[in-house]
Amino acid sequence: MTITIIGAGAIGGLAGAYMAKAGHDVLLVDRWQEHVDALNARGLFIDGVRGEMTVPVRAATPDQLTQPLGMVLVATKSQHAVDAVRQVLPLLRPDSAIVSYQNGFNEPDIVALLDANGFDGKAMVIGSIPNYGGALVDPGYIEFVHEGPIQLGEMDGRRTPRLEELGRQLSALTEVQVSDNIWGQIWAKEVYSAQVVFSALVDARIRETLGVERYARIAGAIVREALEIAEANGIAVEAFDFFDPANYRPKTPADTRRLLDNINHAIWLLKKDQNEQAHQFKKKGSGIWWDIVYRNRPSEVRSSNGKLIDYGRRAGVDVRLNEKLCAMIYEIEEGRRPLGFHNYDELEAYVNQIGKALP
Ligand SMILES: NC(=O)C1=CN([C@@H]2O[C@H](COP(=O)(O)OP(=O)(O)OC[C@H]3O[C@@H](n4cnc5c(N)ncnc54)[C@H](OP(=O)(O)O)[C@@H]3O)[C@@H](O)[C@H]2O)C=CC1
Ligand SMILES: CC(C)(CO)C(=O)C(=O)O
Repeated sequence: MTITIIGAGAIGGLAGAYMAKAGHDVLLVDRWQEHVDALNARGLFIDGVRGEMTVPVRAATPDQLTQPLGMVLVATKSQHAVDAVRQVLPLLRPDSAIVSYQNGFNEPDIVALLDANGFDGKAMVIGSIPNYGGALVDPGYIEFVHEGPIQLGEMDGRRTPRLEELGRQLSALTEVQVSDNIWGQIWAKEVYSAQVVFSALVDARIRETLGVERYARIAGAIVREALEIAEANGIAVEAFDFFDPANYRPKTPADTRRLLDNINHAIWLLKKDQNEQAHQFKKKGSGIWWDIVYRNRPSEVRSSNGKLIDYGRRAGVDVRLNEKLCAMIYEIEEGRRPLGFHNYDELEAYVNQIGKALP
């Protein structure tokens, strides 16, 4: 089975390199010409949590694809996922599989695109959430930032041969957890990620933002609201290693303590494999921080937390905290607001003003 990965960045690049190294047939596709050229000329150089290595890979730009595609992993940022599938529509067959290999709520949009083009979208789309982390630093160079599993599942929860085979190949990179409720996993990552968005209001390490109790309390209130949005949409939000939704409905100060411990545990998980003596990590914050601060471009917040807010509005939920958070991120992206701890002061005042502080 040839696996085509569209988006050879941190997530797609690491998956492709480890699968190729294990002898699987992988083609990395990216629209960044210099990156594709570097991959073909020198292979993918990876440093970070597992040390340094260079893996020979095959890479192409989208316009170079000519063969019909079987298993396709879409590992672009969320806002580019549907267009990434659209560009390969002429190469798809009824038995092709499209894996939405990213954060965000893209599966229904990809299904709709496929349906509109004469395919059976529901039969073709596989859901997933990658929970390892990295950063595309330069052409041909990815930093592996933290370990974590991959969640994978058919949208209808069935165990299928194609899922087993994909899981087997991806396990060359990391643990693969096959889920019978992948939509609940996808929601869980988005609910959890409200605090990741929060951490990007400041140009600082995660431990200086979510690691500070005063700030973690604001983040916790934002995640609690995100969880209310999920529940109002009838979603059974799953736990995963960074996150247990059971901790995000605090009624007492003791409940809040458990919630803050969950946030600290997530930070510990994100850091536990890092050896700062062995490697100076370039990616100090989240992927959202990386796009805003390092790559100086809009993050995927509009397409991730922004969509969560839309789900909330449609269900009649109070989404004021997430709205305020996103508005602040959009102002930062548009150059109308500086990054900094003053953003936390403003958000904390707003949390108190609208009566959403944690007990
Ligand atoms: N990085 C991380 O640590 C984690 C990321 N994720 C999720 O994984 C997803 C991918 O993130 P990440 O790997 O960081 O993203 P990157 O920005 O590192 O890589 C995405 C790559 O896809 C390219 N691309 C975009 N559109 C197309 C297209 N139509 N055809 C071909 N290539 C395209 C991008 O090019 P261009 O730059 O031109 O847009 C870019 O090179 C996101 O949803 C993210 O939230 C999940 C867990 C952790
Ligand atoms: C959850 C986290 C921080 C894990 O890498 C992430 O998804 C990101 O870096 O964007």
